[in-house]
Amino acid sequence: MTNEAPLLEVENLQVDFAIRKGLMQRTVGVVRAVSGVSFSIPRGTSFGLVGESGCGKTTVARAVLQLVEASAGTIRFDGEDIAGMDAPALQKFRSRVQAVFQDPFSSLNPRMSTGRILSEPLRVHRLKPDSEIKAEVARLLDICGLPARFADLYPHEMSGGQRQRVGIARALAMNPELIVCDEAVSALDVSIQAQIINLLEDLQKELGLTYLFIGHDLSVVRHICDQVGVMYLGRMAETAPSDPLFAKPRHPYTRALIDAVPNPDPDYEQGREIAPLEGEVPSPANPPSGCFFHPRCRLATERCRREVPVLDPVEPGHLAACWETGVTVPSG
Ligand SMILES: Nc1ncnc2c1ncn2[C@@H]1O[C@H](COP(=O)(O)OP(=O)(O)OP(=O)(O)O)[C@@H](O)[C@H]1O
Repeated sequence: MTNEAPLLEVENLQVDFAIRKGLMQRTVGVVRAVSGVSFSIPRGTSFGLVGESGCGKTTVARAVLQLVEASAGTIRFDGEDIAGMDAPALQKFRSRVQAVFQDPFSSLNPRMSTGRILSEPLRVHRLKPDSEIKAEVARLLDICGLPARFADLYPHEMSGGQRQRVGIARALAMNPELIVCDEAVSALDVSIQAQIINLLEDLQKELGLTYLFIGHDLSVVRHICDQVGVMYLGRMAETAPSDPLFAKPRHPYTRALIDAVPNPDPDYEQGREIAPLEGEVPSPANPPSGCFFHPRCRLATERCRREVPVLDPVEPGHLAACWETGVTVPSG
């Protein structure tokens, strides 16, 4: 961990999508996929976003990558609001921020060899003179744990783990500072996942990388992330450093997510019993009133049905949006 100013700051981010219907694609409503989400990532650290499918994690990642437009809020990179960047600054931003996605098979062009996949960004962005490109491709493969001969292979000739290493090498070709890993290890076998996680950790140490890590496997997120944000229906339910969040979760939703998987952690604080997570996450097009989680929460009171809880500190650096466990901290 470093004490520098954050590399990425997301403040009150909101992303709305229009719901369109019919031949004329008329707008008939709005889905608020992300609402009032704030977090920051110090340089050289990892921030994990977790939550069930549809809670808005990928939309946050896409907003950071400038693939969807923020409807409100601010995203600052290295102190600069990305909404106010001019074309050259935006181009620079796009190289400083790279992404690694879940399925490298669909994000790697099947008709390109690994060598070409890795050399294209170097050439297009003039990062290396032609004479140095071959050596740079070999270096990128090497730091991602692949021998130079992989430059001649095509995506279908590699295993899933090898393809993900190429996906990471392609992101590194741009010499980025922030890498958005959107479910980057979710599609891999457990043993391969561990290898890719180790690789991401080694690269972080060697290159000082910062990660925004989107995942649904809590043990993976806990392992790799310094800070974690738990999202529910587009809102941040809880955010804290990894250890206290997993050992002493404050939001009933976080507790329910953690309780849903076996937890061997001896420090895990057993709390008031929370109903297991049942049913689907409600549609963000028609969310419940008050606290969005109240229909699935055993601790919900009348206030939870009426009022949206504020994301308040329960301990320094540990925030929870819950009328019941966030503000009134239950004793251990
Ligand atoms: N382009 C879009 N148009 C309309 N709705 C969208 C669009 N993209 C996402 N959504 C909706 O926004 C909500 C959040 O989706 P998002 O993909 O960000 O969730 P997620 O937590 O990343 O889920 P998953 O883990 O399944 O990817 C969902 O209800 C989704 O249907």
